[in-house]
Amino acid sequence: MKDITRDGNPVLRKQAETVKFPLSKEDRELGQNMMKYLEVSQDPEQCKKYHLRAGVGLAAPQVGVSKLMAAVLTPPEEDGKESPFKAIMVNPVIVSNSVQPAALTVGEGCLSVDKDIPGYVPRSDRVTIKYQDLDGNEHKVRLKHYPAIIVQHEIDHLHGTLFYDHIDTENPFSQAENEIFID
Ligand SMILES: CC(C)(C)[C@H](NC(=O)Nc1cc(F)cc(F)c1)C(=O)N(CC(=O)NO)CC1CCCC1
Ligand SMILES: [Zn+2]
Repeated sequence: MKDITRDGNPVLRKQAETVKFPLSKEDRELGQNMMKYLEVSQDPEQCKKYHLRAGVGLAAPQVGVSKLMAAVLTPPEEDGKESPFKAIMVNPVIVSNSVQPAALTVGEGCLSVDKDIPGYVPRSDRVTIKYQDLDGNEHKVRLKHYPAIIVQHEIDHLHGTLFYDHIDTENPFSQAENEIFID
């Protein structure tokens, strides 16, 4: 399994580069390997075997590659409300986002950040994203709640932002006006 770059590695604080089409063989494999990592990490057997934390998203800088590519795999046992979202996103862009803020009740963690950092990470409850798939086809997707949180977390990585950058250090559990909390 790939080793994940940890906080402190400068690649996590860089602005990633646009990916050119047609994809090189290595870029295609990069995307496929990132999705594979998530699939393996969510498989109870394999995640035990490889001592992996079940990953729901991974951005290329986290495997040491400063390119605009990320993989998202929402876990199957969602509470059924949000449709599961599985995508390898190339050059993803948030084209619009709701004013309505949302945060995970339990806060966020990160595959690249080993320590727990408590606090609400205020994000948009709904986002519309555009991205290309590995074949270069354009996709435009509207996401809400948990899948929207994951995608915002991953796109942040592509711009050198980590989840704790958003936590209000003065009052980590401050709540924005009409913020919703996602379990
Ligand atoms: C940091 C880690 C805890 C491994 C987190 N996993 C996670 O939330 N798994 C999970 C959650 C469920 F609700 C049900 C389930 F089956 C598994 C994660 O992959 N990420 C991705 C990451 O670090 N990307 O760079 C952190 C998440 C915090 C909010 C969005 C992504
Ligand atoms: Zn992360």
